[in-house]
Amino acid sequence: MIQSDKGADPPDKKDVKLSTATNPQNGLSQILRLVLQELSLFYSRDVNGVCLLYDLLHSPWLQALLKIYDCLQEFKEKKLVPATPHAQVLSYEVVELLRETPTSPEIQELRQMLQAPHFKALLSAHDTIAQKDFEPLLPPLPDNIPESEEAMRIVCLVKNQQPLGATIKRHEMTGDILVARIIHGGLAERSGLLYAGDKLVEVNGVSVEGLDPEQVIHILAMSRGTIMFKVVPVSDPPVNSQQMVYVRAMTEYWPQEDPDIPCMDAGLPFQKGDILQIVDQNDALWWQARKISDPATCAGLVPSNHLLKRKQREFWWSQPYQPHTCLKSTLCEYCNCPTDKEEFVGYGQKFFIAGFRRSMRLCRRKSHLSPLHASVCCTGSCYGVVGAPYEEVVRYQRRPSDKYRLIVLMGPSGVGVNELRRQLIEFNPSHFQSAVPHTTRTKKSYEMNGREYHYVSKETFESLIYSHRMLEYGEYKGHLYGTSVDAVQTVLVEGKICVMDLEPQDIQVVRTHELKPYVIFIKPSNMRCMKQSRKNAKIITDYYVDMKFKDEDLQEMENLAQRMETQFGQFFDHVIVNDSLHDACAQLLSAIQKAQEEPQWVPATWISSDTES
Ligand SMILES: Nc1ncnc2c1ncn2[C@@H]1O[C@H](COP(=O)(O)OP(=O)(O)OP(=O)(O)O)[C@@H](O)[C@H]1O
Repeated sequence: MIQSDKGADPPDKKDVKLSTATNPQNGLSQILRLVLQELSLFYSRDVNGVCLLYDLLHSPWLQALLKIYDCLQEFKEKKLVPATPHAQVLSYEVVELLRETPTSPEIQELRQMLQAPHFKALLSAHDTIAQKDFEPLLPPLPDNIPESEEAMRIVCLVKNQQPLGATIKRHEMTGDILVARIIHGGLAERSGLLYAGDKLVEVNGVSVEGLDPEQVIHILAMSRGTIMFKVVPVSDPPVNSQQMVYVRAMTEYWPQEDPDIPCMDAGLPFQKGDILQIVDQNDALWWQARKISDPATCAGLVPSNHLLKRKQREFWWSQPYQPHTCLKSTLCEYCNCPTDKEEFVGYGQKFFIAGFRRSMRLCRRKSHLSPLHASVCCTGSCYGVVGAPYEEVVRYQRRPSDKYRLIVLMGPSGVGVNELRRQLIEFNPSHFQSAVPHTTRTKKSYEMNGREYHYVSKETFESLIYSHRMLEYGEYKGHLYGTSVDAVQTVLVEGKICVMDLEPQDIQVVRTHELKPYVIFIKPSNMRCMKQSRKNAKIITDYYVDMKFKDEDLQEMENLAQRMETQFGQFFDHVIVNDSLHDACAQLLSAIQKAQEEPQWVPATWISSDTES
């Protein structure tokens, strides 16, 4: 019965032999072959269970498994021959062959392959593994460790180009040298053998008792190759159970200039706008972070939110003179607008585009001198000084059903913000649009309410300001002008991308989860290029007469751009250098597409507000 259908075939010795033919003298396969031969004798006698056993042992999967096992056993014993010398010989022979048949495409191809860097790298990797020279050679552990030193741990680390990734300090009371912190991603952390709080007893056989941390560092710096630490382990190794947090640096930090940092070499310098991954917040004063632009490197020390804020305040008060509104000096430079002239309607446009009144940009620049604006917007303007030094951010990907993100263009006067915005809207007016501004001035005969402006009373305008529904506004010739949140929303609700220009000091007002703005800074290129590209361009002045760019204008633009970047760079999601108008337009289109369709870092509050609502 057991022999029945499946085991019906009589044992065939040839078959058995074939199955082990690749390695006849080999271990398990050989044994299996012999067992099968024995079993075949009983097979014909119909001994109970033999057929089942025979079929089992004869099954291809078992034989394949045993073959793999045998191959691996063989590999373990075998010393692989380096392939590089063979390849060199082959290469030499190929060159010889080519002398005889220089036109042979196959040989040419073979030579190219042998000389290709990736092929050489592959051979070199093979040889490294074949010779098993990838394992660090650790010295044998000392065998004369006294019984009383049971609580000791011997840690051997092989020093390479990277720092060890640990900092040490002296215990204030006992004078012991302790591991102060283990840096994430560093050698010590990856070894899993050293912990913050471990007491250092010896380094490379030298006792550290009574030494200063600097002297221990010196011993370490002098050591080459393997470093052996003898440590008394900390009783409760700290566990980092914190979640990773990502932040945008709203200020810059240079460890080399910070006398308070516990270990300067372990500091992580960063600039405004850098996205940092905070990997450890265990210490209330010093966090560990790495830049997402450089994820492979080990983490570094950065001041905690609390500490950095304190440092900013101290720095602020240590300055000999600070104007009361932190941006006042800069604002005066932005609003270089001397006399009031008549408001000016843009001309030369193929079709009407709202929000392109020259007065809009001019009046906004002037507006920051007005007491009304100062009282409402001071908090935002002072952000750089007293605001949070880190802003928590998350990755945000706009879903196709979501409204488009507001696109904000920003740049020094004359750089081409309006020109680029105009070109963008003209390129695809059904996709890009400006918001229709509000004004308190009376409507002219040729104008239409809701086309050039929304014409409202002063009271209505002011109530919009006080209820924070105005994104930006200013006064011009006794009338108020501005762009409201609702005007922007109207464009977005229509399924279009709203593009607006903004003065940098208004940036905080638009940064809401409602609009999720993507800020693009338009930057002038260097003087030499600007002189060339702006040869025929005209500055739009406060007067009717537009003037050619003078060298001073270009220089002023460059200086202003630098100041804007220094002061507001943390808010810029993208920077475009407007040298060739054609290239700048192409970059603008591509940046806007990415902003709408690819994941971007945005303030975490924008997203949590989404969840709540
Ligand atoms: N890349 C460029 N190459 C040549 N000319 C340019 C370029 N970009 C802008 N211009 C020209 O420079 C002049 C000023 O540009 P635009 O009005 O857009 O500046 P702006 O940044 O909006 O400043 P403002 O608000 O003070 O006018 C315009 O004549 C414009 O056509």
